[in-house]
Amino acid sequence: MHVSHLTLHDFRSYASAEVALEPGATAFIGRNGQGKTNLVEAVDYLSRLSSHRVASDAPLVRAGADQAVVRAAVVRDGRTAVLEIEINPGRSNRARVNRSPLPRARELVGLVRTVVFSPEDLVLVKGDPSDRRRFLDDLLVLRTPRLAGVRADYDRVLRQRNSLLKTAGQARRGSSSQEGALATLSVWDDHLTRTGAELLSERLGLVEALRPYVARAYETVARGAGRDDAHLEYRPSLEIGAASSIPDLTALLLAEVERRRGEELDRGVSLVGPHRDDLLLSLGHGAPGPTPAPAGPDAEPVDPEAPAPPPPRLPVKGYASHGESWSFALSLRLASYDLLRDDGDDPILILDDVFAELDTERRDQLADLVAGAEQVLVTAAVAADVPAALAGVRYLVGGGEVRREP
Ligand SMILES: Nc1ncnc2c1ncn2[C@@H]1O[C@H](COP(=O)(O)OP(=O)(O)OP(=O)(O)O)[C@@H](O)[C@H]1O
Repeated sequence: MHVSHLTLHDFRSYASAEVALEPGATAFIGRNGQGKTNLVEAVDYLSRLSSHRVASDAPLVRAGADQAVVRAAVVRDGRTAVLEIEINPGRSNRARVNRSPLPRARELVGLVRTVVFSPEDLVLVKGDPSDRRRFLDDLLVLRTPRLAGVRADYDRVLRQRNSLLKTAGQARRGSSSQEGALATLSVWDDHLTRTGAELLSERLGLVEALRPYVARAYETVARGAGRDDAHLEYRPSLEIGAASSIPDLTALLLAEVERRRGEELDRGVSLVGPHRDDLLLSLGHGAPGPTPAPAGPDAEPVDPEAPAPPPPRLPVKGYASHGESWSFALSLRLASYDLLRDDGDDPILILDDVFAELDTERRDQLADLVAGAEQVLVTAAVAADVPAALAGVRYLVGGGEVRREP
């Protein structure tokens, strides 16, 4: 798929902008702060209804304006659809497809699919578990748009259950009757565990699907790495063994919620569920092995023929070098792209300011890997940073204008 036309009204720094786009590579070049990222952020927003840079919608609306509008003509299998989102911070956003309003804005998700590489990606590796959960959930929703509803339901149930836990906990500490609150809580336990089990089951499936893609991407991106080096493992907030079905996970979550009831009431927050999970990223090379036991009269004789023990696998967070961390973050994005593509649809690739972070060899390597994509949108402050493989259409961005280079 590709975007053939982008229109912005009061989006970020743009009062209005019209940009015609083509398949293949397009680079937006301009000095810092001129609005290059704002353009690609608008395309990404249409894909996920959230930004890769900010958690809330307010910064997306031009200072002084009430609402922003992003409209894009998206070509998929030769047919064009015009997608539009009206961003109304603090109120419901409104979406249209070919001018017809959608009942809910989130029904827009999945109609255009993007994978963004940006300097912020380092948080996937170095950031909090919430950054990795968001990565997984964004990808889940891009692959299966219906899951946007499950994700939103889970967030809503969690908020309501947390506020109930606070009320019930206060009643308990004040020795007033908490029977009513506890009865209501058990209803929310059911909602939380059922929706949570669905989200958890989907995430487990996604990590399984993603694992070989990440291993392959890391081998390609990191110099000297092997196929088995990069590994990812889903870490749930409770022991689930080999369970992966929704009924089994619901039962396990419910039992754990009941077991930790007192602790949850004391702390006033939900302690069990996919909102407490993490994705463990690890690398299996480059680390020193375990310290050998000191030799002594009772020491086992060393067999010189015995194979060396495999190097330990270490978490990326806290252990990996800067270069390894970057390679892992890039691999997660590349793997997402390859997985979506193998699902049967070529997502739009956005490379936002990434080339300045990479040395020439890795720039060219990344460019070669993505050059075959149906559409690649690149931003760079300096034209020379854009590798030759992505030298396509070029726009100069500056002074609030976006001008195509002849
Ligand atoms: N809501 C907003 N209203 C008005 N201006 C905004 C808004 N949000 C961001 N800006 C302005 O947009 C500019 C940043 O644009 P953008 O991030 O696209 O820059 P860029 O060209 O990608 O720069 P860099 O090369 O430094 O990444 C800043 O000057 C910022 O003040």
